[in-house]
Amino acid sequence: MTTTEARTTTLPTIAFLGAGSMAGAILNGLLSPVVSVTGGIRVTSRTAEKAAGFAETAGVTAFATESRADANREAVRGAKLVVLAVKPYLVPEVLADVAGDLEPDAVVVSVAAGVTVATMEAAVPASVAVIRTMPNTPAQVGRGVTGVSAGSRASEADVALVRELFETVGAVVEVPESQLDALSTISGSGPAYVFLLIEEFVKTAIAKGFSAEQATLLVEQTFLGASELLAATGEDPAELRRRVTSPKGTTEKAVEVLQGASLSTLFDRATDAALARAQELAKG
Ligand SMILES: NC(=O)C1=CN([C@@H]2O[C@H](COP(=O)(O)OP(=O)(O)OC[C@H]3O[C@@H](n4cnc5c(N)ncnc54)[C@H](O)[C@@H]3O)[C@@H](O)[C@H]2O)C=CC1
Ligand SMILES: O=C(O)[C@@H]1CCC=N1
Repeated sequence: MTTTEARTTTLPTIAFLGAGSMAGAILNGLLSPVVSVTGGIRVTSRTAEKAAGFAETAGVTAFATESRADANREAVRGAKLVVLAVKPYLVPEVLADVAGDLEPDAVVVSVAAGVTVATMEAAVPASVAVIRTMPNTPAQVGRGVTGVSAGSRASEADVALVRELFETVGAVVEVPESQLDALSTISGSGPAYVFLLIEEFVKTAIAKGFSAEQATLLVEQTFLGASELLAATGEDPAELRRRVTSPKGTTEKAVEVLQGASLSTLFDRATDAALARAQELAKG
């Protein structure tokens, strides 16, 4: 007899410093019934209002820096995993604040764009491991993809633990740190490119005479349907495109126009711009 059992994940105490869009998306995965966080989850945010929202969730303790100056320090005490999810420019300041309160065997997991492992390792005690990651917001619905780069002090067990954390919200790709900024320009920022395409395509549909409601349905269902077709068939996207593009038909004409617009050059330029910004962020 075969039984299908959901894989269960057990994680140690986790502190999220900076409970914004990204931390919220990851937290969503941790609230799944097949995930157990022994010792609980702590989250911190700047405002008391945001913290109060998180505090309503069972198993989550929330602290706001505007209500208590030691919020981040309190959150990291006793935490094995410390997820840094503040804006990149705040990372040095937050690490300097909590460095003395980190557990000696803590693993600092940064999701911040650009900020290097070297910067973070220099800011925490030598016994504390650092792992840099780059998740994306579809983590919120369990469809994220996260790049993970081990710092110089991270053990295989530390990396395995961080992999488990991010696998609760999607797929994980391990890359050397030298590739993480490039990965960010693809999958970290990628959801924004997709949403931009959807926004623009909806405007086109409205210009073709459809109501906003109809245009939204036509475009969103097309993106969702095409993505699910890709996932379900496992076919090459070029082959799936060929099946839409009847020889001497209508799609062929539209695809010719799109290819004539040098889409690949445009994506190269866009991702190069994101990469340059990551390098600026690394300088602080
Ligand atoms: N949004 C995205 O798609 C992705 C974001 N990231 C990274 O995630 C990090 C956070 O980005 P978002 O979630 O988009 O930003 P956000 O602005 O939504 O969240 C940041 C949070 O930090 C809190 N905060 C500010 N100062 C704080 C302090 N001193 N202590 C504790 N909390 C504090 C704010 O209240 C806010 O809730 C950034 O470093 C970004 O590079 C990484 C991958 C994707
Ligand atoms: O825009 C940013 O800087 C972050 C990193 C990747 C997605 N959002």
